Amino acid sequence: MADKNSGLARVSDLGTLQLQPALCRILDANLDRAREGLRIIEEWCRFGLQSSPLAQECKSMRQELASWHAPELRAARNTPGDPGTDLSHPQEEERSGIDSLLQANCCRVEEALRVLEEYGKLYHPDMGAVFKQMRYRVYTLESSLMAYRRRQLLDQSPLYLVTSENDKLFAVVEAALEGGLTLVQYRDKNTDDGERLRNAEQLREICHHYGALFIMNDRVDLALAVDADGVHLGQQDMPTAFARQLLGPQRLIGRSTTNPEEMQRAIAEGADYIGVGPVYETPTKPGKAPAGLAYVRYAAEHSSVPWFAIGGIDMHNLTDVLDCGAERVAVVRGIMEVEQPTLVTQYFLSQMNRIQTLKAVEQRNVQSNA
Ligand SMILES: Cc1ncc(COP(=O)(O)OP(=O)(O)O)c(N)n1
Ligand SMILES: Cc1ncsc1CCOP(=O)(O)O
Ligand SMILES: [Mg+2]
Repeated sequence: MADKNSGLARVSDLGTLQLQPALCRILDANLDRAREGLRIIEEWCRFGLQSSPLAQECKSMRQELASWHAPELRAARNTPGDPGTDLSHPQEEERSGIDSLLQANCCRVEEALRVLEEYGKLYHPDMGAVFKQMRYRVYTLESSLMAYRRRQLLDQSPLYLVTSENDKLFAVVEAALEGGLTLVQYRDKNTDDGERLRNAEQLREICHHYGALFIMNDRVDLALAVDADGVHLGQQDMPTAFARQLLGPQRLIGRSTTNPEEMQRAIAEGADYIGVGPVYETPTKPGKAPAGLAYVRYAAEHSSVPWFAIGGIDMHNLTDVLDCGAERVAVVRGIMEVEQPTLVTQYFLSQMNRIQTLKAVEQRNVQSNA
């Protein structure tokens, strides 16, 4: 700390002695603020994402902040005289979910680091550069967090609702989210872009409010414009490499596949998940030949990324599809056109959960008999 302490002398050199305690208080408060924010993020990395690299990155920044928190800075603290202690923003009282909590704390850390960067220059010659560099580390952490969170949520989503044009679009989607849905794709082939953008924004809001992922069908530009969690592309849509270039590493890219060759290509190109189907003939994709249950069995054996059986799946044939090894399904009419979307969503989820539990028990029995 010798070199860091020597910086304190520079404050006196400025000749603004009455400013010195204020400067120390600013640095003290923002070192605390940045460490607290990082601690909140670290807890999620550790217990929520179970990612030791991300938790370690938070810890390493906290430790670096602590090494700058010299006793003379702490000694300048004057909590009773600080008019800012009882100022809180309404959004602090109300967070809509983990995503908004993480985002708010990343912002809080970034702001604190910006303050440390600017005021720190008056305190120690190295402080500006150190905290500028740390701010960039937090930006990278924020991107990784979002990427991690999206992939984790995708992995944990057994049911995918693909929307259709519907007078009660928002109400149906919200009802399904009430039932526990965590993945929604906005699919709309006929509406003009202006209305599509407005619909997509509203759907994203609703999905994020419920902690669900929001994916845009077909259009990378609209996905970016509305800050969607990703895009779903068909065989005729933009190649994955271009989509990835535009969307960056943190957003999801899904690709439709109808046969093994398309599956292998989609995976090799870096799709985060794939659609597998149509399993059955469906009026939602008129004229499209079904790939059948044989392709579902192939996917169960060969897909190395999360995959969703899609096409003609409803409450009546769900177990046939699950019996062929599907662990995830995507539906349009199966939820968009039912009377009670919440109940149907719960039914889908409970069936899938039941089959997964049975499979896990069977596997455990096989292992214990081996
Ligand atoms: C999950 C999922 N799987 C497949 C599709 C079909 O996509 P695509 O082949 O591009 O056809 P359209 O949906 O654009 O008509 C999908 N949308 N979602
Ligand atoms: C979009 C899509 N891609 C393959 S099948 C399909 C439509 C599925 O719709 P439904 O669930 O109503 O049969
Ligand atoms: Mg498409």
